[in-house]
This record gives sequence, structure tokens and C-alpha cells, in this order.
Amino acid sequence: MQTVELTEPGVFEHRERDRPDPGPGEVLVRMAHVGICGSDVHYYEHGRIGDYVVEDPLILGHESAGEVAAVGDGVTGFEPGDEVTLEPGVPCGECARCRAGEYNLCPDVEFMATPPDHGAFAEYVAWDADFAYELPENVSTRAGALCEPLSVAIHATRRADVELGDSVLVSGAGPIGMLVGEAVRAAGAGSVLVADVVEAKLDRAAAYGATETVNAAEESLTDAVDEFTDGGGVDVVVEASGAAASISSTVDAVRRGGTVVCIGLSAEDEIPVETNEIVDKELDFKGSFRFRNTYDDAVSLLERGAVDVERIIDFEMPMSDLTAAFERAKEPDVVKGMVTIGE
Ligand SMILES: NC(=O)c1ccc[n+]([C@@H]2O[C@H](COP(=O)([O-])OP(=O)(O)OC[C@H]3O[C@@H](n4cnc5c(N)ncnc54)[C@H](O)[C@@H]3O)[C@@H](O)[C@H]2O)c1
Ligand SMILES: C[C@@H](O)[C@H](N)C(=O)O
Repeated sequence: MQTVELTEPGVFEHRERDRPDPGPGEVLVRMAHVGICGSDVHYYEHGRIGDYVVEDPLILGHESAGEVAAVGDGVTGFEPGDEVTLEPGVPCGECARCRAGEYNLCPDVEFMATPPDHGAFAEYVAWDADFAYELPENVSTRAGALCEPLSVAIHATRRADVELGDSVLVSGAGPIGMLVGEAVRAAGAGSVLVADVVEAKLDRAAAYGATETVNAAEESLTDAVDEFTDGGGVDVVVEASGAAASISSTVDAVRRGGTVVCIGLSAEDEIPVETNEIVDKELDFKGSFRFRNTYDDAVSLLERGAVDVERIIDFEMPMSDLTAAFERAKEPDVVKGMVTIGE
């Protein structure tokens, strides 16, 4: 089968590997669509993310969907021809965090496209059937692949305990921020203010249903939040940019007794946050890491049309042009690139 492997920063090699056989409990999936995530682009450009270093050729891609080609021993509920999306992290199932149900925090998780674990830019992937989810007829593999970033957004929305009518500031209008906007609205948020520093992203967010937008490079975020909430602060801030200035400003933007959820990962080692304000305003200040128990709900939201993921896609290109697709995905106004695998 054809794969595309990152061999050094900026270099993809097209290779031929043996098609895997599905092991016991696994499904073999013929890949159809794989989205390009910011972390894929980061590995492509730098060959590493923090301590995760690409030392051997690595297949990237973890936002995937395709068609079941074969099932391994003991697999029930799937048959060849079923369309599925794959949850990219398979936890150990035995550690304290897995036993507590917080399997997204498993330290021994096998996560696609995170060295040394391969991802999905390949014709076939054999994957644990417990982490495969059937797509209903009205959900395409193109949308199904985006259950992954939608899952990041659903998990953050749950961490934020969004309530009916809440005002929410989403800072960062990349794919994660865009889908957080969708997820908090599906959870009942009453109004969503979206901040970014790129005007084209804000235009996209406005077209996507943001109540208001603010360019944090040109206007004071505090003033915009004051205007948005008549001075009270938003009920919830979801930080989805990873920018130091944005992270620092979260505690000012939120109301007393409100909630801040940080998704964004920063390149900085240290970012100033007014901890006295967290105490004085009695804030819930939380992190949100990947996702757990989100895929069934992500598929259901898509099936019911309660969220729209396809609108974040800017372009679709074939795996045979993966280098060109990654170069395009690097452009600042691009939100999401989608790759087609096979014919
Ligand atoms: N916690 C998790 O599980 C998880 C999962 C996926 C991504 N992430 C992280 O979440 C963040 C968002 O992911 P993404 O793929 O959407 O990234 P992205 O880089 O595509 O989007 C970030 C957006 O933030 C904007 N931005 C930059 N500075 C800003 C500022 N000062 N104020 C407001 N917006 C600003 C950028 O213009 C961009 O549109 C990244 O840091 C990523 O590493 C975390
Ligand atoms: C969750 C996933 O989208 C993210 N890029 C990660 O590797 O953690």
C-alpha cells in the first residue's frame, strides 16, 4: 500500500509498505479522508513538538475516516463497506487514569502521528475496533474525519460547563476555535464573541455564526468584552490560540465566578497570569487535553446537523500532492486542509 512519510523536516517520501492485516479486535480501514492538523504542520516544519521528536520516518495525520475493508477475530458490529471515523488515541486501559475514566490522560496512550506512532496518510490503517465509530448515511467521510477537532471542542465545552444562554469568548479562530464556537452554541450558549488577530479568520468566524468578532491586534480585548457584556465579563472564556497575550487576558475577560478553559498550547515556557484575580474572582481556571467519550456525540451532532464542520475546510487535495497540501495549509488565512486518500 502507498504511504507518505516524513523523513526529515520539510521532506515527505512516498513509500510502499505491506498492507497490514487486522489483528484480533481490530478493523482494517481503507482511508478516504484525512484532515491536516496544526500539529501535523508543526512536525512537518520542525520535526518535533517539544519532547516528541521524529527520529524515524513517520506517517502523519490523525483526523481520519474511511471504509472498513476487513475485520479481525472477535470484532462484532462492523462489516466490510461500513464507513467509519477513527478516534486517534488508544489508551492502555489499565492505568489509574484509564480506570478513573479519564482515558485522555493515559500516559501510555498510542496516539496517531505522535512519534513513534504512525498516523493515517496511508491507504490502509488497522485500528482497535473500540475506537472506530460508524458513520451514518448522511455523514460523509470528509465530515467524519473532522470528528477529531470537533472532539477537542466538545471536550473543552464540557470542561467549561456551558449553560443555556451563557456568553462565551472564544479566543483564536483556527479550526479548534471555530469548532468550539459550534460546540458551545450546540450546548446552548446565548452569544459568542470570537477574537483573533487575522481579519480573514474573523470574517470566517462571523460567517460561521459568531455574535461579534474582535481583532485583538487592533482593538482592546478588554474594551470589546466590556461592550459585549455591559461591563460584567463573559460567563466563559475558551482560549484556543495559544498566544501569550490571549492567555494572560483570559482572567480579565471572564466575569466573577466564571470559567476559563485553556486549550491552546504555547511556545513560551512561562506566561504571566494574574493568579490573584483567579482567587478574587473565584474563577474555575482549567486545562482541556484532547478528548474522552466524545466521538459518539460528535457523530450524532453531525447526523442531526446540529454542527457544521465542512465549512472550515478551505481546500481538498490528493495524498499524491501531500507536500503541496502542507505548504498550502501553512498559509495564515487557511483554516483547514483536507486530503483525499486513494481514488
Ligand atoms: N489541548 C488540546 O488537546 C489541543 C488540541 C488541538 C490543538 N491544541 C492547541 O490549540 C490551539 C488552537 O489550535 P488550532 O489548530 O486552531 O491552531 P491555529 O494556529 O490554526 O489557530 C490559532 C488562531 O489563533 C490566532 N491568534 C494568534 N494570536 C492571537 C491572539 N493574541 N488573540 C487571539 N487569537 C490569536 C491565530 O491567528 C489563529 O487563527 C493551538 O495552540 C494548538 O496547539 C490543543
Ligand atoms: C488532540 C490532537 O488534535 C492534537 N494535535 C494532539 O496531538 O494532541
